[in-house]
Amino acid sequence: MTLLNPPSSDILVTVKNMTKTFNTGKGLHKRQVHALRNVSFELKKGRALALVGESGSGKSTVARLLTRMHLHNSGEVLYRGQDINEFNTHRELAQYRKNIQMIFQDPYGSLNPAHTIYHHLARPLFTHGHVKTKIQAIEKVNDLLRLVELDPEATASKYPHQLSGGQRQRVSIARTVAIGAEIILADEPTSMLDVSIRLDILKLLNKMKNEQDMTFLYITHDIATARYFAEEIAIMYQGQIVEWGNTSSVIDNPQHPYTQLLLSAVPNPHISFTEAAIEGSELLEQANTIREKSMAPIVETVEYNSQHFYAQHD
Ligand SMILES: Nc1ncnc2c1ncn2[C@@H]1O[C@H](COP(=O)(O)OP(=O)(O)OP(=O)(O)O)[C@@H](O)[C@H]1O
Repeated sequence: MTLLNPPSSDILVTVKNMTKTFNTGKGLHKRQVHALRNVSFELKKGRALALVGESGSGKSTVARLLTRMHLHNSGEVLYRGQDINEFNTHRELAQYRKNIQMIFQDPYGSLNPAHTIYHHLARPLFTHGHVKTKIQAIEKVNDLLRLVELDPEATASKYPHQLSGGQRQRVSIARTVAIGAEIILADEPTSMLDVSIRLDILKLLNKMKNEQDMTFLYITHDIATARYFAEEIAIMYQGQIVEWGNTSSVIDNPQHPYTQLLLSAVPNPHISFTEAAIEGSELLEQANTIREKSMAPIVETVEYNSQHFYAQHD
């Protein structure tokens, strides 16, 4: 796949022909899972790339390879032009991992129930040398909480279980700022939240992008939120990126049959991200669930449209 733009200082991460195969099972049950094949994309400073695809298409594997939780089998991942496989010392790897942080579906899983919100934010501030004294830490933690639109007085002394899901996700976002990350890998960050809260969290992520110049890989199966948040979109299908480009262009003029299939399940992918669009994305989720249950094969024809889709699954 050819890259969209020539390399420039705006490009923080370049992924070229990344491939990942997992070996599973033992003896006669040994088999290979080709999770990613020749995946290529770029992450640009202060912008978001949405990685959209159905369950099992390889989205989370991309994120795990970027954090070096797993190693890719072939291809290249360059961070500011440097191959991430060359970060060999503990210091180099720690520095890289500081810069590239993940936000998960379930913020509760990444917060320690035994510690207060103050502790979650103050600890990385001390660890990464952003503050030296307790007074500085309290001030900075309060700033971070205000940045993510939480009331410091009402939040800092609480424990994760005392917050709502949306508030916990705000703390996770504040934590990435406390660490000093420049790239956020957001893996379905709103999918476990109430529909009414999703838009608020997306707005906050947008604010981080626009005001803090943060860079995002936004993993989702929801085209409506991708359209709202991401300047570029990459459509994944069975471990491959089948289409990658400017979000509006891909949505307005999808080239690949699978992209056309995804879009056919969204009532109106062209409207801006409103409550109505969230409802649309829910419909897409329902459609995906129906299809997953029936294990129906993807029909690779351009004529495939929503009528066919629903008729097959009635
Ligand atoms: N550690 C692993 N060992 C074996 N197979 C794996 C492993 N991690 C992922 N896979 C397989 O790789 C493929 C891609 O999985 P991945 O989790 O990346 O998909 P996904 O698009 O993120 O799905 P979802 O939206 O459900 O999270 C799947 O077939 C999955 O079973």
